[in-house]
Amino acid sequence: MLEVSNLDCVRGERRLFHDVSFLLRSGEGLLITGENGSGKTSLLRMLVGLTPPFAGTINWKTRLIKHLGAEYRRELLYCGHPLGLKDSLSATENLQSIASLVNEPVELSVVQDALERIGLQGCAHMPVRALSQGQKRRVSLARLFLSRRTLWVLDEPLTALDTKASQHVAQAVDRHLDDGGIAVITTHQDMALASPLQTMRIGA
Ligand SMILES: Nc1ncnc2c1ncn2[C@@H]1O[C@H](COP(=O)(O)OP(=O)(O)OP(=O)(O)O)[C@@H](O)[C@H]1O
Repeated sequence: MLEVSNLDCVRGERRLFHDVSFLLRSGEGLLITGENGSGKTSLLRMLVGLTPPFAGTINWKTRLIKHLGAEYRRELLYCGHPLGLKDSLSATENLQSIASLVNEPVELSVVQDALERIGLQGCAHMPVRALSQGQKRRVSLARLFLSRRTLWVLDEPLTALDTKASQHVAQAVDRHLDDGGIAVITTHQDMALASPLQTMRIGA
C-alpha cells in the first residue's frame, strides 16, 4: 500500500503543488497529468525517495519511505529520465547488466522475450548508441517485462513510442495491476489501459 499525505513541492522560489494526497492498494494505479513544468516529475522523484518532500509524508506499507531505504528500493521499479542505458552496450547487454546490478539476474531467453514483446528483436545486439530515441526508450521499458517489483513509477513512459509499442506498455501495466502490483504513471498521452486507474491533475 502506498499512502501519500499532504505533499507540498517547492522548487526554487515556486510552489509547484500543495496538499497532494492519494492511497493506492494492491492492484491499483494512478495516472498523473498536468502541464509542462507543473511538477509531475518532481512528484515522482519524491515517491521514489530521490527528493525529500517540502511537507507531507509518503508511506509504503504503513512505514515512512525515508525510514525504509533499501528495503523500499527493492520493491520499486522507476523508469524516469534519463533512461540509464550504457551507449556502448547492446539492448540485451544493458538489460542483463541492469538486472545483475540490482541482484536480480535474468536468463538470456527472458531478456530476448522482453525485447521481442517491445518490438526490438531486430536490433537487440546493436549498441544502444545506434538506436533511435524511441528505440532507446523501448529498451528501458523492456524492464517492465522483466520486473517482479511491486511498485512501478513510470515517468511519461509513452514518450517517443509508436502506437504498437504504446500498446505493449499499456498491456504490461494492465498485467502488473492484475497481478496485484501498484503503478504511478505520468503521461501527456492517452494510455489504452483496460484497468480503471485513479487520475489526478496537478498544477493549475
Ligand atoms: N532542482 C531544481 N531546482 C529548481 N527548480 C527545479 C528543479 N527541478 C525542476 N525544477 C523546476 O520545477 C518545475 C517542475 O518541473 P518538473 O520536471 O517536475 O515538471 P513536469 O510536470 O514533470 O514537466 P514536463 O511535463 O515538462 O515533464 C519546472 O519549472 C522546473 O524548472
